[in-house]
Amino acid sequence: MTTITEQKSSATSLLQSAQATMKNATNKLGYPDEMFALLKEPVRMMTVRIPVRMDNGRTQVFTGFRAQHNDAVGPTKGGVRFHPSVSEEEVKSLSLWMSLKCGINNLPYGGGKGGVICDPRQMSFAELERLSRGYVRMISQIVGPTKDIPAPDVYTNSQIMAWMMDEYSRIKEFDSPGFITGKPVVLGGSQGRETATARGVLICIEEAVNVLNKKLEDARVIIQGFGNAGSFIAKFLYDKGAQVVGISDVLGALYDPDGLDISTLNERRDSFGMVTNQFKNTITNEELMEKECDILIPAAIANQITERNAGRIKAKIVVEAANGPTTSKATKILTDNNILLIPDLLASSGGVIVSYFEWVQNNQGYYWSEEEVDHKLHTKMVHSFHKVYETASRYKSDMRTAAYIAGTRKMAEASRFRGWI
Ligand SMILES: NC(=O)C1=CN([C@@H]2O[C@H](COP(=O)(O)OP(=O)(O)OC[C@H]3O[C@@H](n4cnc5c(N)ncnc54)[C@H](O)[C@@H]3O)[C@@H](O)[C@H]2O)C=CC1
Ligand SMILES: O=C(O)CCC(=O)C(=O)O
Repeated sequence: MTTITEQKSSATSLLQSAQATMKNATNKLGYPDEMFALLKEPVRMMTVRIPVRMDNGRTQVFTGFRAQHNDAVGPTKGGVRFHPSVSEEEVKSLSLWMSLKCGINNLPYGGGKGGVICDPRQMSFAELERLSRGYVRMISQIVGPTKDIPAPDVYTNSQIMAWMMDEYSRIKEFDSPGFITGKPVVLGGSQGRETATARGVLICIEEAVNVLNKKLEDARVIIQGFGNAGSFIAKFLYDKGAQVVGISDVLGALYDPDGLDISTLNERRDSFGMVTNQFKNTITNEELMEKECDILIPAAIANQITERNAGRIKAKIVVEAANGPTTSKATKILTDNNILLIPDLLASSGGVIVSYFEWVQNNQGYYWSEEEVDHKLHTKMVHSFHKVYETASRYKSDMRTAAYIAGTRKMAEASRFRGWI
């Protein structure tokens, strides 16, 4: 169990290492120091205090954040996280990464991100609804369909998006489906958004396996995290014939070198991505990361591959479905060990791509089939994979720096044309 001080210092180091990589990218692109000064922090950061009437009649005051990293390209976009370890520094880093994800995928957005310090697993449905609505009331001045568009992230889901959309629509007194994405389909959500992050990860894996001349059907895979991202990644890989030998959640991990039965695990997981509590023969998350496999997919939280365990990772490909799971020192160790690292900015961008499609459909009031959405996602992700892969070879950099280079260019140019730099 990590302490609050440890969580704060790891969030600070997350931001510092994001800034160091951003500095490297702006230098390689030949931008002046002023560009880095603009891009190293969000242009806007709001901290809110949210009073929530709890079921016992008492009021609990929660702290939340919304960061808007850069709005030169267009409105900002990014998820809202409900988690005990949320911090201002973490939200700042996540918003910077959202700008880069939007840049890599050529979406007409800058990056935003939000979070509330809370533990939704300890809250009732009614308390969660009041917290979701309270958060929207507090940030309503700075968000909106043409300003900043939230979406789901860790421990938030389509029901929470529905409450948030309803609250925003009541405040503004008009129906505003384009205020938020990741909504239920009946409220203007997009077909394919629920599975989009996992589909994006799958597409990256298929491209990576191709460039390495390997076969997906022969691959043994370990996935850390069994929530929205992890559970669908497991399903898609299992359906493609890969052997999923390990999965985990916050409490522990399951490992079987002969392969796990993913359909059964998916039937038994709860809405918080918890399943290992139903088994006796569990191992720890730390042990799981070092087990034999070909592809390792961190799909939970940040700072899971560090200088402490990177040298013992057995996988040949590491695919970051989570945001920030690998530290900079660990990135260097993996790259030096000839492990292909597909960075979060690329691998986890399927979610925001389909969120963009959802917003487009809301704006035009005309909705696409799941096949159309998946096809459009596939086209974009394949293009982005090769963009980052080729940038790495052109700049002789690791894949993470390449993703920063590919993601920075559009917002830097937009900031320049606006006369900010
Ligand atoms: N949902 C989405 O559309 C997107 C999610 N992501 C990233 O993917 C990651 C997972 O997100 P979701 O699947 O949406 O979240 P989720 O809330 O659906 O699932 C989270 C999973 O991580 C596990 N977990 C939580 N704390 C953990 C810890 N300390 N150690 C190990 N496991 C832990 C939970 O038990 C659960 O299985 C996050 O880093 C998120 O930012 C990135 C892009 C889009
Ligand atoms: O779907 C979105 O708009 C944002 C998803 C997100 O928060 C992320 O990619 O980290």
